[in-house]
Amino acid sequence: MKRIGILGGTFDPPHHGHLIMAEYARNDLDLDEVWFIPSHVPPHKQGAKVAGEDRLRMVQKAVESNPYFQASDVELTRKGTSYTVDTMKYLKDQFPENEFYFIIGGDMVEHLPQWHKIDELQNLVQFVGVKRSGYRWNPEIPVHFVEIPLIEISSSNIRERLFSGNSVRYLVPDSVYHFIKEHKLYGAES
Ligand SMILES: Nc1ncnc2c1ncn2[C@@H]1O[C@H](COP(=O)(O)OP(=O)(O)OP(=O)(O)O)[C@@H](O)[C@H]1O
Ligand SMILES: O=C(O)c1ccc[n+]([C@@H]2O[C@H](COP(=O)([O-])O)[C@@H](O)[C@H]2O)c1
Repeated sequence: MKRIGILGGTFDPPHHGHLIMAEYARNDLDLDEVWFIPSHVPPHKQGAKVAGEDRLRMVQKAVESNPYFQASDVELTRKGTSYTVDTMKYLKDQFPENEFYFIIGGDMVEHLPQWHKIDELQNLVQFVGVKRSGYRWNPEIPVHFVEIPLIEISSSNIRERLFSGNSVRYLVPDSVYHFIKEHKLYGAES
């Protein structure tokens, strides 16, 4: 039996906030691995700005130096809207012996009751929430709380900075920074 953390996201692009939350969750909950899963179409937000293939490549680059982390293409391969319950049903089927911990930013905790088939999902995972601006705990759904330094980094802010010609160096891992520049993503100059 392994304890697996799942960090689902749009990763448009991945940034240091994602890596720090995953590492703190791994540490605090004694997880064996954390799997990063880029969504094909995120359920509750507008579509991603860059293709799934590029987001997966950036996630692979972001996690490659951490032996506990890996990227999974399970949602990109499935296509359609990436409901977490479908992903977790599939993973539980593939790896019935594993225990899954789904890691989210604290800002999402109060919206958990509205997630697709949340009752079913609650039987498949335990939720882990990390501190983020705007977080409020919803007592309806049990969530393990993981204290992390408050990190004011978001993919949307990174996209805005790139679009307006500002630097995003050190907000993202160097490998991701170079990938964005090389592929001129988000309006970035090379
Ligand atoms: N700085 C952060 N601190 C804590 N949680 C975060 C942080 N950034 C992202 N998360 C969480 O990581 C998960 C995946 O996030 P996502 O890929 O959507 O990035 P994002 O920065 O929230 O994107 P956007 O700004 O485009 O909404 C979500 O659960 C989100 O709440
Ligand atoms: O399944 C749902 O109803 C659902 C609703 C909102 C968010 N999620 C998942 O939560 C993760 C983070 O979402 P996001 O929008 O910040 O990329 C990602 O894996 C989403 O698929 C899932």
